[in-house]
Amino acid sequence: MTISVPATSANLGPGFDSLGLAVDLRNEVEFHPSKFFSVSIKGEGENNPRLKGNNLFVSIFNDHYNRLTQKKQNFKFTFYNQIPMSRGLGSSSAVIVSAIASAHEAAGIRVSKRRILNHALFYESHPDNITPAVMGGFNAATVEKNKVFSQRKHLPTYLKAIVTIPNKPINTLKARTLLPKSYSKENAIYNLSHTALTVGAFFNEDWEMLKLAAQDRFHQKARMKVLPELFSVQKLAYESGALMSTLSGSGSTFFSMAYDEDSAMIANKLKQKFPDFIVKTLDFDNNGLVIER
Ligand SMILES: Nc1ncnc2c1ncn2[C@@H]1O[C@H](COP(=O)(O)OP(=O)(O)OP(=O)(O)O)[C@@H](O)[C@H]1O
Ligand SMILES: N[C@@H](CCO)C(=O)O
Repeated sequence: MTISVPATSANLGPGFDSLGLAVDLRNEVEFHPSKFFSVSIKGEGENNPRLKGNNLFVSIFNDHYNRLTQKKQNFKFTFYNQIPMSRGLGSSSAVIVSAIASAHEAAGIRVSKRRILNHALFYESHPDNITPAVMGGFNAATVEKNKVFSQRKHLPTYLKAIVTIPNKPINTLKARTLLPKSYSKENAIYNLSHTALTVGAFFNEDWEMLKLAAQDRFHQKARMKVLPELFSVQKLAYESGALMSTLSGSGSTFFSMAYDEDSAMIANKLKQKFPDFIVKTLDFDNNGLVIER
């Protein structure tokens, strides 16, 4: 049994806690019942001893497995992690979604993606990462009465994501404390109208509109000040032909989108100017959570 979940880039500029999309960089987990509990990690986090014990995946898996079966059973888990942690690429959402899906599979209970998404809300209250993690593609989402309501758009193969991943992690909970407690009416209207335009641009495939639409006054500036090189990453990405370039989630990664034919040149310029950062060119993911039985 293998379960995999893609990385996600949330906010997409103005759509704070509302917009997100999935990219083709996956965390995968294999598991089977075993006499003893064990965790083996390959890839991201393999040298982190904290993840070998009762990590976020294991505690969510146990919560659900115990609730569903009323049984105690040990499992052997093997993780193949590609999503860097605390870099704004939805590593926590991927873990939450894969743990909930794995527990249901282990208990022999088939459950819809929508159900898994609603369970995920318990662990991450904003839906902008968990929704594309489950559904794939571009998603606009909100929460009403503990349920996610979302609209999804398939992303074309002629677009690529270029992610610039700094060597410094940013913890989401900490990054949320950097934000103002309230916003002026003018800035609220600014973000509302730009979010609406961003959603329209994705649904109408009006990619040239995104550079203007994806501007934000809610969170990016305050967070980018923590790592000021990010202002130069954004400037260079736009000068090199990116269609949009936004802080990914709460950072530290910067997400840029470009036409396939421009993506190698943009990535090369970013690599040259920021040799300490990892620059990856990725396809978009339209599958979300994948369960291979
Ligand atoms: N592969 C993993 N295995 C176990 N726990 C993980 C894994 N990946 C992430 N986590 C947990 O999630 C935390 C990171 O969550 P955080 O929300 O800060 O970052 P992120 O999800 O990568 O970023 P963002 O939400 O901005 O996209 C880690 O400190 C760890 O507790
Ligand atoms: N919308 C979230 C995404 C990161 O999890 C934030 O910006 O804090």
